[in-house]
Amino acid sequence: MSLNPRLVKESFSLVEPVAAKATAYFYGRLFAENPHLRSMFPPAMNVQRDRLFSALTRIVWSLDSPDGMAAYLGQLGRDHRKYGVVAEHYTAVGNALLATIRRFAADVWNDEIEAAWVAAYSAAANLMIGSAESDSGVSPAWWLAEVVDHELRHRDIAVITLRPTQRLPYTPGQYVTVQTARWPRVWRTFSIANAPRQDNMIKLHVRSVPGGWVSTTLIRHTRIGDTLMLGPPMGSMTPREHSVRDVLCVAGGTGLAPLKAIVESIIASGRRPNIHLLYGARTSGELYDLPDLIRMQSSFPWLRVLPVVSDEPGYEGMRGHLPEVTQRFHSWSEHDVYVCGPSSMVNETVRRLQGDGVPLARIHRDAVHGER
Ligand SMILES: NC(=O)C1=CN([C@@H]2O[C@H](COP(=O)(O)OP(=O)(O)OC[C@H]3O[C@@H](n4cnc5c(N)ncnc54)[C@H](O)[C@@H]3O)[C@@H](O)[C@H]2O)C=CC1
Repeated sequence: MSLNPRLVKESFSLVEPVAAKATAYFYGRLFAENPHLRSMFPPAMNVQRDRLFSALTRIVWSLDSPDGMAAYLGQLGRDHRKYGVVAEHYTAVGNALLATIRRFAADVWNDEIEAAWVAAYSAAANLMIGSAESDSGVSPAWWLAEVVDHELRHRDIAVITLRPTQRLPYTPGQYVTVQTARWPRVWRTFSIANAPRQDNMIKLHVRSVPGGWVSTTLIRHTRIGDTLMLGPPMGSMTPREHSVRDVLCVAGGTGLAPLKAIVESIIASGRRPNIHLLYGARTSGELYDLPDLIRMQSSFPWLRVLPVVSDEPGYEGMRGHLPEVTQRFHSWSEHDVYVCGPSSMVNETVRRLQGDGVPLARIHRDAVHGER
């Protein structure tokens, strides 16, 4: 059976506009046919539904680029170990998925499209199963981590330091999923905000979002000594180690976290690029990490930290929205650029930088963070 990305994409484009209905149908079907699987999922399924669809979208649209797809599915397969997913679950999911696509792309469905979906799903499932199997020999499915520090830097923002009980290898810029004892089976992503350390400690920057179960628990109900669960590190926004270019980082709010890890790792590497870090918040009170960044700047003269505030008219420093602020400087077209923050800010910043001549290949971002 050979892959036919075109047929998969064309039929999937009929499902995309009715994503909410299709994912509800998918889970309804999955649980009706396999009731024992329901307990593997959280009680409230809204975030889960969005995640499934965004993962599916990403897979479908990357069918033409096997390397990117293999890297993504490899991470996804490793990550699914923490849910207790094993090979036979993929058959159940594959059946429900095929039934869903068949139903929502009924207008065009035929044997050829069905064969294309079966081939694509088998390839994806095999990549995930293979990477989970090889990972199981070398790595735990999840990590326990003790909270060793909890600093409330703003009413809604905390910097939390964790000590994983086993070594947690990761690359600067990557993120982990976090589960609290209060909300079993509910995992949310947070970037690791420091480069790897000898003592294995990691920091997370957490903002509580309205209705965010995990983020609110981490801000309001988590104390030193508590234990969290962490999934395996993931993400591809990592530093270009051999690059000789200067660096621009554009950080919106807690999107600072992975960029701070990247900046720390560049400093630790011994390289001396000029680094501009544009650090944006809505109000000056939300520049929760500024004192730390200023300390970094004073010990590494090639780093320039530029705080920017968007929604506080009386603020005396630089004011404005990050995408537009990036255009106030000289051209960044020869820089490596890393962008992280609210997705609308990231998209607009990337669009403007591209318009100003920065090649897309040099702009690094990670589109993963959902509701917290
Ligand atoms: N906590 C973490 O580890 C990580 C968080 N993120 C993401 O970063 C984001 C951070 O959110 P908050 O701290 O609440 O940020 P925020 O809403 O307070 O905004 C931060 C900055 O982005 C600008 N901004 C916001 N929306 C904009 C738009 N539509 N156009 C232009 N500029 C805009 C603001 O002016 C401000 O300068 C979240 O979306 C989160 O998912 C991403 C990676 C890691």
